Amino acid sequence: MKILSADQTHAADQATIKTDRISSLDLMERAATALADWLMNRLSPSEAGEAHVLCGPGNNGGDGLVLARLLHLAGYAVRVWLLPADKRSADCQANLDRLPANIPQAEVAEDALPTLPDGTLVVDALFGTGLSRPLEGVAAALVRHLHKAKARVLAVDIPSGLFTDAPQPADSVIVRAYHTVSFELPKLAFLLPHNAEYVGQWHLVPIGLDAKFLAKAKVEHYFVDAAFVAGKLPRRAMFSHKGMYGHALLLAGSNGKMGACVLATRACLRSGVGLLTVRTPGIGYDVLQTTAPEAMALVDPNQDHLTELPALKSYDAVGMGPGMGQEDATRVVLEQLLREAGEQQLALVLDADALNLLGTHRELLDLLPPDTVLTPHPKEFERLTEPARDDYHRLELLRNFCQKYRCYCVLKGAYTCLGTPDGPLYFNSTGSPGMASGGSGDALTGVLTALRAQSKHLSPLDACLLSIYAHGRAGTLAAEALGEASSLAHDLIEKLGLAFQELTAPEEW
Ligand SMILES: NC(=O)C1=CN([C@@H]2O[C@H](COP(=O)(O)OP(=O)(O)OC[C@H]3O[C@@H](n4cnc5c(N)ncnc54)[C@H](O)[C@@H]3O)[C@@H](O)[C@H]2O)[C@H](O)CC1
Ligand SMILES: [K+]
Repeated sequence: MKILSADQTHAADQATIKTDRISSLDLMERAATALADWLMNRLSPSEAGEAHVLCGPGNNGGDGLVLARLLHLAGYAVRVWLLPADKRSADCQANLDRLPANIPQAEVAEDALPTLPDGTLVVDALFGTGLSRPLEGVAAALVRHLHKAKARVLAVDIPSGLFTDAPQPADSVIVRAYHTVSFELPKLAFLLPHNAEYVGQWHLVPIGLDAKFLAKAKVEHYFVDAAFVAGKLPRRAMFSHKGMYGHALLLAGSNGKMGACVLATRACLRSGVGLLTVRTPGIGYDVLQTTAPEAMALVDPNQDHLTELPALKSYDAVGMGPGMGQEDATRVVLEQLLREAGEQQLALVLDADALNLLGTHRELLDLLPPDTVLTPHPKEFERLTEPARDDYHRLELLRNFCQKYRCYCVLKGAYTCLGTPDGPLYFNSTGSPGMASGGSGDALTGVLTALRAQSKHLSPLDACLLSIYAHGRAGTLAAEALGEASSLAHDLIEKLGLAFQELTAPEEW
């Protein structure tokens, strides 16, 4: 799914109006009807109580006024509060004129703010994508008043005061919604960690935006949902053999951290790789042979950490990092790997201590072979670049980093963001707070290494998209089975099979 900028959203509206030969007022009616249906499906009139609809001067306010009318006609108690305005948008004014006379309406003032008993349903239709500066005056006073009330807040399209796709002053006054219902496509602002407290749970309702316009729109951001990855994973042919699905090498583990190596190994095996060899220090041999008999163990001469790079010629992809430690000798192995993988055009996946070593020896970054996949969490990413001023700056750093080093970078977190060598950023839709525990990242390294080893079937981009999607989906399935707090990385690994099944291409004629 594409993520449009505020300007593109406006252009999509105009294209839809033209293609569908409708007026902008009709499109507003469509949007607000979809919103009303969403609300009415969730709350009966008695559960909703008296809904207070706060309406601004633009089309977001217009949506609020249509919603108020539709709720009223369906038997809900409604009250409208208007922001004072010299001028309203034409469609907002038209819907104000259409508002049934028996819906109470009043203008808000700093000394005339709505009384909101605990639990009141408040619909925030003050400002949407047309917001051009932070809230001030009466609007800011109203939102501050809302912060003090214990209301159930539903934001229309986007919480008022929040910019759609740009950074804003830290002291901006922004509505804190419980639910945000947006039209058709998500907004970039919804996917950024600092905005979670404003956006709450967000939902999309379809409004029939012009499909041709959307197909053509050039965007910098994508939301990777089920439809986006559907069918990307090829089916296995009947006469398959293990040589067709790649031979992966994992370099992982050290004394006391063999668990990370085992998790990456098992995740790699569960992700369709044809063959897997694991290079571990001597201490890992028994552990690995017992916990992952399908993998071949190739032990390093050193007992405790990695000191030698094995010959690489039999492998299609190499994953390095989980539980590996940052010994000097291991750094030399990393450097050698980068040089040799570059010469042999081997697919690389670098995680954890491999990233930390890159962070402390940044000159090694110049050796990254093209299409290398790095999987930092935000702190590891900072070590590779610089501290980010805010969420938008972090995205800019990510984009620049991937373009500079021609690499893929999986910035891990809620809505994991994949940076790509060509610039676009891909936000993952799957995942669960249950994945915020040790080992989830090691599992991702295993999945990515397996899919990169299957390069006969998958482009680097598709391998990354499928990996992050399936990994997140498996995390959700594990959390659904065991609860968010109790599901562990190895539970996620056991669910990878189901996640991949959901992604496999349908049989073709
Ligand atoms: N496809 C869709 O998404 C549809 C969206 N709709 C809704 O329309 C709004 C966008 O409407 P627009 O009129 O462009 O903007 P706003 O309502 O957000 O308000 C603009 C209005 O407010 C002034 N303004 C901007 N910032 C401030 C400020 N800080 N303080 C005071 N005033 C401000 C600005 O000058 C304008 O006058 C979208 O979010 C949807 O809710 C359509 O209904 C249909 C399809
Ligand atoms: K709003």
